[in-house]
Amino acid sequence: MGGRQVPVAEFTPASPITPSDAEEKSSRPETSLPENDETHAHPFSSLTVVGAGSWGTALAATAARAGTKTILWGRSEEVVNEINEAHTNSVFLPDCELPRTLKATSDLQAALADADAVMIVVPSSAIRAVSEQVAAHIPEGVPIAVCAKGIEADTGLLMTQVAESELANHSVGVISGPTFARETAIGHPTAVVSAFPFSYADRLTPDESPAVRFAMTLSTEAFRAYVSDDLVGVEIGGAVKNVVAIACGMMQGVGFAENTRAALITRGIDEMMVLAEKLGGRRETVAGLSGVGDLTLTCSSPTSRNMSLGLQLGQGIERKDCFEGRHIVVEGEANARSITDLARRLGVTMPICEAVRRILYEGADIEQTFAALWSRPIEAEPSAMDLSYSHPASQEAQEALARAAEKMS
Ligand SMILES: NC(=O)c1ccc[n+]([C@@H]2O[C@H](COP(=O)([O-])OP(=O)(O)OC[C@H]3O[C@@H](n4cnc5c(N)ncnc54)[C@H](O)[C@@H]3O)[C@@H](O)[C@H]2O)c1
Ligand SMILES: O=P(O)(O)OC[C@H](O)CO
Repeated sequence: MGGRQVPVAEFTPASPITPSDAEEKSSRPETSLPENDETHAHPFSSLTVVGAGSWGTALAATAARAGTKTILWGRSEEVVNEINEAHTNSVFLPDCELPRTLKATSDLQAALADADAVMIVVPSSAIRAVSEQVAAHIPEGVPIAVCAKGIEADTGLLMTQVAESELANHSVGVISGPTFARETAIGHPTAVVSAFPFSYADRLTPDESPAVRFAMTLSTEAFRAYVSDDLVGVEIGGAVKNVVAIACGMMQGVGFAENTRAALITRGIDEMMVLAEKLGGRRETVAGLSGVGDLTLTCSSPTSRNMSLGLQLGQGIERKDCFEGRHIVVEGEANARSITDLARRLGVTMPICEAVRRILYEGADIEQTFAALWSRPIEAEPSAMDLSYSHPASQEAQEALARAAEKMS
């Protein structure tokens, strides 16, 4: 995989693995650098993952496998005991064996006491409340990676902005990408992007950059993190892809297939790019793992809870009966509203997200809504382009008209 080069993989673990950890020994890539070389970045020596659901557990397992001392905090005593005693989390990650070095606790204060870095991995609707709880116990200056995908209802804030507002004086970033928790937990090769506010100019001395240090902390032969400073681009991709995945599921549910999905994915990318750019993010970030990558994953498989919800609704299953009545986190559901609220406020047009919102919240018919989506006025692609002056044919026509007008005068 290509891209900007920062010395992420050029690393030898700073803290040696103890003999008792031998079975869990680090699978981080080998390096040619000497140990503890002060001129190069180091992974965090201890990591606390807040949230023992499917993604929090998968990330904690990854860090533990990478040789990082990792503590997983969960609010359920039952889940915590099972992780410590049976090394499984059957509620959120059935049939996955977790590293024996991974320790769990339901005591947030104890979990955070020695944290060198923290990852918050709860649903987007809980990020503010959980950040507030973390703020009461976290040691000063410890960097925080938020791993939820969404936009806050009412405020329209990104998840890192929500966390930052509760956790002043901490560097807050995001880790996101195309990552089904189960595949990550069982060690399928997976790639993400770790974004914190830093300049690429720092890449020669990245010791200070949490983006690089988190990437190192999680790095194994099966888990690779790229780094970025574009939090907006990364977060908008992660939030919007869930809504587009619901749309893809709905269309498949009512009986359409691959053409329709490809069109929704591609136009979904356009919606992400326009919104990200409006908020100061970069289009090329959206073209990366957290945007196009995650959108492709989520829209292609019923493993996705978002796609699966759309699929069931498209098949005519009542919302209350989807997932056999179980409560499953489907981020795109609440976010269809928060994203379109934000887009409307910013004057950004997001037709697919608007269509999903109408179906979910206004009782609109799926087939009629998508037929209306397809019948919208002709537009340029990409949508940021203004047909009237940038289309070469219309430009030629305008020039010819101008010449004719000149001759007549
Ligand atoms: N599961 C995945 O494959 C995956 C992958 C990447 C990103 N994510 C993102 O990670 C975030 C979390 O999703 P998940 O899949 O882990 O969900 P999940 O339902 O599997 O787990 C959610 C966890 O958060 C806890 N939680 C919920 N509300 C809480 C609160 N108020 N206080 C404390 N704990 C609370 C739950 O107890 C549970 O442990 C979402 O934003 C999701 O989009 C998920
Ligand atoms: O199951 P979903 O739809 O919440 O998707 C999980 C992850 O976000 C995929 O990257």
